[in-house]
Amino acid sequence: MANRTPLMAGNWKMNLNHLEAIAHVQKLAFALNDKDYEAVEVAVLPPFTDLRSVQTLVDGDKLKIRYGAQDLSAHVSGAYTGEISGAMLAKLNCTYVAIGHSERRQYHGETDELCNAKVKAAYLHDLTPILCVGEGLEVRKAGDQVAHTLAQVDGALKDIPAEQAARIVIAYEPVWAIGTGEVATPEDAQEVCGAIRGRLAELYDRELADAVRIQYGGSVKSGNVAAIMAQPDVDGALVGGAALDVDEFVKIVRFRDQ
Ligand SMILES: O=C(CO)COP(=O)(O)O
Repeated sequence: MANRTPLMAGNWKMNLNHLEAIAHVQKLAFALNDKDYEAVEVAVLPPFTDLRSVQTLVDGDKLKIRYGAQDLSAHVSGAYTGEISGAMLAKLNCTYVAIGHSERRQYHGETDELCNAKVKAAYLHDLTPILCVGEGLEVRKAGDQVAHTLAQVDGALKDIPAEQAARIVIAYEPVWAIGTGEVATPEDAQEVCGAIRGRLAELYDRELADAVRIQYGGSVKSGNVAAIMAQPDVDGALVGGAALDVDEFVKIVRFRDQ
């Protein structure tokens, strides 16, 4: 099995202004040490308006924390009021960009087709997509979680060449577990994350599938992270609420100690 460095990423959603972001990242950087960074990659996904401040802090203090955005435009530039381009994010030295988060799909009608266009826009500027997929409660109750999630993967990766897909991060986030306190069981997480890796092997090849990191997201906390990370196909967590508390997020980064 490939040696995949776990990625612990905090999706702040619409929380923390740029001043709060500075305080948060400073506190996080102070708490983390070289041993943490050797074992785990740590990233934050703040709101757009925080990114310049986070960049200045990370560059100025040479921090090992990576950062990225929660979304990007599918378009390159032009008359798209309110949108943020991949070029703008790349200029801010973002490493990551989340694409197709369930809240974007749910509240902004984002389709697999749009996610596919956004994945292409991200690669155009060397950003690493964190592609978010996962089923809602009805689909889960019907037992169709694997088929539903794999269809999202297929749609988002349409026409994406292997050299680009090899760098993607996929976050399996069952919608019923997001912000509900109801975490998927480790077996639930493994079932779908394993199926995603299998689909990557079908779409590309086994070597690529073994190299891609697949995260779990949905009510991850210090108390449940270790069991989820113990699953063979789970390579990190995309953390919402618990990432807003620095102490809690540090414990998640140190999942091996929990
Ligand atoms: O949506 C999520 C991360 O992208 C998960 O959110 P919670 O950790 O708050 O459930």
